[in-house]
Amino acid sequence: MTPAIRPLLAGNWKMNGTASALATLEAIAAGIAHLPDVFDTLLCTPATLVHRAASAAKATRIQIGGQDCHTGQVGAHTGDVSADMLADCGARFVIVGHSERRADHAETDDLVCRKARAAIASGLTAIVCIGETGAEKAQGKTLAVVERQLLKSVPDSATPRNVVVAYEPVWAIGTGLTPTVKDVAEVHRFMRDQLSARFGSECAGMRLLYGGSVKGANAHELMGIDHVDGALVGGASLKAEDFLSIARAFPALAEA
Ligand SMILES: O=C[C@H](O)COP(=O)(O)O
Repeated sequence: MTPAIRPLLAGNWKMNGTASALATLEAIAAGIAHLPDVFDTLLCTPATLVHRAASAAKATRIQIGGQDCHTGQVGAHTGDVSADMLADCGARFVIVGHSERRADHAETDDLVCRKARAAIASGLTAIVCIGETGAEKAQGKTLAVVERQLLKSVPDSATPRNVVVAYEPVWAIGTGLTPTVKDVAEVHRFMRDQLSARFGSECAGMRLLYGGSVKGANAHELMGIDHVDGALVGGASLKAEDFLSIARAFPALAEA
């Protein structure tokens, strides 16, 4: 982790969860309440749950986020949800550019950047996701992909308050595979350097998350890497005990 940066543990429920999942949120909140208050905790629920989740999380340390937003705030876009709508429901964050949306909906870096700008305009923090595919990694293109996606997906108006960057190698998502510690360290150092070169000291405090098969068994090792300021967790955020086993790695590292 990076000294002086408050870490963020974020769960992404993806397309999972109906009203009964609020019991999971409550169990996570109860577990987090027993840990030192030295890191932030976020659950990005399906849009249909954001309002109820935000109400359920009100008196807890859990913050609520969405998983996507439109580039505009109102208009004739059947089925879409705007950042303003998420904020109105109680969301504080929204994920943009997750690799599943880039793949399923052909989202480009430019579109992701415009979504991030819409999120910022609504007062949300945008979690901008980037990461190489397995084929790109095999071709030695990891840093080139990360450089391009960072440059094109992160808006010029980014600050540590309104943007979080999540490095999620596509091949590590939901597979049980993770990059080596050396590889994660190289990418996160690279991201920090790129952001510093572009934004100067303004962005020194921007949180850089790692995502991709994070679980209790590897959380301490992955979160202990320099410039890894938290995690974006998919599968292991769906069960309270799995998520809390990751959360338990945070206090010692955040306080170190
Ligand atoms: O947004 C979360 C990532 O896609 C990671 O998912 P995962 O923890 O199931 O690998």
